[in-house]
Amino acid sequence: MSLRRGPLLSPALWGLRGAGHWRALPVLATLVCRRPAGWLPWARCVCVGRGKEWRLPPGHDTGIQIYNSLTQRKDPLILPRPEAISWYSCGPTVYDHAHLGHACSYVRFDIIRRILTKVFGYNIVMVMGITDVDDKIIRRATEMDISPSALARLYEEDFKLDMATLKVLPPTVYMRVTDNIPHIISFIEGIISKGHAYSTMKGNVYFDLKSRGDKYGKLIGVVPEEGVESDDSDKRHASDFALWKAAKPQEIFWASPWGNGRPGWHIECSTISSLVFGSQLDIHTGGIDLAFPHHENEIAQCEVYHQCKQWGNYFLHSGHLHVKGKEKMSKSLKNYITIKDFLKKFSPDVFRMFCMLSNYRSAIDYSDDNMHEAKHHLIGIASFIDDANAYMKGQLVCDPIREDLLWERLTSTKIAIKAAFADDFDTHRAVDAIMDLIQHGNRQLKAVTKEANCPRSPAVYGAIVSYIESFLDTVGISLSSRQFISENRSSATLHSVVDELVQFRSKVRQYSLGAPEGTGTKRQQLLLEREPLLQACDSLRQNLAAYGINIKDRSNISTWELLEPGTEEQKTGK
Ligand SMILES: Nc1ncnc2c1ncn2[C@@H]1O[C@H](COP(=O)(O)OP(=O)(O)OP(=O)(O)O)[C@@H](O)[C@H]1O
Ligand SMILES: [Zn+2]
Repeated sequence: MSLRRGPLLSPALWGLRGAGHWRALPVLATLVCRRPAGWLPWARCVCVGRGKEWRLPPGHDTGIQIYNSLTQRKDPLILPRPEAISWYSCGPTVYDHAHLGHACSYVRFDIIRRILTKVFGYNIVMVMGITDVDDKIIRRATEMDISPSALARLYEEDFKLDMATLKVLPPTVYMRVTDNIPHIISFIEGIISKGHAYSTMKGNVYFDLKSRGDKYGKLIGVVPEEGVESDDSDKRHASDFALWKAAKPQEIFWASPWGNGRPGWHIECSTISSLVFGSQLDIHTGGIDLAFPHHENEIAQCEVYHQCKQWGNYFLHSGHLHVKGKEKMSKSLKNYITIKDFLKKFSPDVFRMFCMLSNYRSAIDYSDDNMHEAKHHLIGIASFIDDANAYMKGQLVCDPIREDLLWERLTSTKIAIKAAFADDFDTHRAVDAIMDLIQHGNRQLKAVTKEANCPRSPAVYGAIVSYIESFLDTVGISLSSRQFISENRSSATLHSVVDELVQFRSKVRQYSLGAPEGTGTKRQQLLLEREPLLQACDSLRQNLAAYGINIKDRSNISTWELLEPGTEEQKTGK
């Protein structure tokens, strides 16, 4: 960034600059530009007003309002080609296991993608760039004493597996940086030939930010001014950013017209996106930390390369997953939970519902309580579906249903949900509408009738269940396995449940085996009456063996143990 260093600029903030922490600054810059001029004591910048130059693209109006970071407001989503939406998504930097923060961004955008496809019927062509060479990858590979490419492949596969487990649809194509080096080099050459970049004696290439004038800052709303650069820098201006980095000793490199080196960070996404979509992009997505400088610089690069006024039409940024209300979950803060660890406790559907319970733009807090809240929503939905199915099959009987009210409620829910989705993909409002429908459905099912042969209304319940199931399917949630109930129940809880069950059985058995009072025929009759209880105890023992629970009866005391999977007792239930 190029905020000019003012006299009172905090050294701590300034120090973030060189360490690649510019991603922390959009929020600060946002605050800066909302304050009256001169308010900021620590830096100077010029507010140009975001979106001043944004143009509504010509084309097909989808009827969807979409929050556009370029304008900081909801804009109508207009598509130049209604047949397909071009979407570029910044992918992961693959140097370690993905954490829940990453999952949060990709799941939220996956939900939006599914809504656009399934509710509004658009074809989406999504390209995701994989950053498989950068400082963090090189550093970690050196620590692990393996090549950067081996490390990157390992974690790229790991990322894809995690995404598949979370049911995030894969992009139409993944594109790696290292597979596209010649394209990146020719993209940089294009920028140099148009007079917006320069190479240096040291073999670096920088984007000349001054050449962009006040067109820079479309996202962040700030025009850069001069900054201060360290003495050994070969940049013309402190605000210029690297397109090509000369190789340091022992570093991985590729040959280029400027010497051996590797691409800068932002140029990879501009090149990859342009390779597939050319000079026009409908939607660009990433976490909010990517808005500046990453996306801002991507815009500068693409608009000078393509010589166009507006390369990307809509920039969508997802809010961060926070921990304890304030910190972004991140590797560097060491406050992260890997996706794999999370899935030992909760199911992918719980995480998806958690994501649905907020707008994709807002920051959300990770906590077990929030996950349980999401789980309770799923349990509520599943239990309604079970009851409605039982009612349809005639297993649950209740007073006559006010069918007309339910049909009306179903119609208004469908309308409300479509409207919520069209209003910047408001998933929270959509879930509220579903829960409201369920509440109405449940209210009538609860009234158990005393009347025999009372009139029934199974069709309306069938229609509600089928709508709810298609809603869940749209957003990528599946209740069929009820995975969210069983998988996340801790083994400690299950252990206690089996304990209780075995103790209860033991008491029933003791009673049934005990000598009944009385003599003769009366005693015989009492013994006969207890027979079914003993049979029930036996069949419970056999049935539980099939689940790997071995109940051992010694005299009138019973204990239990877990059988190894696949043992003969488990298979036969003996
Ligand atoms: N805590 C978070 N909440 C939401 N999105 C996040 C979070 N952390 C990373 N992301 C998003 O995940 C995507 C991939 O990020 P990337 O691989 O660059 O990780 P990163 O931001 O460097 O993570 P870390 O800081 O943990 O290393 C980006 O769109 C980024 O904005
Ligand atoms: Zn990117």
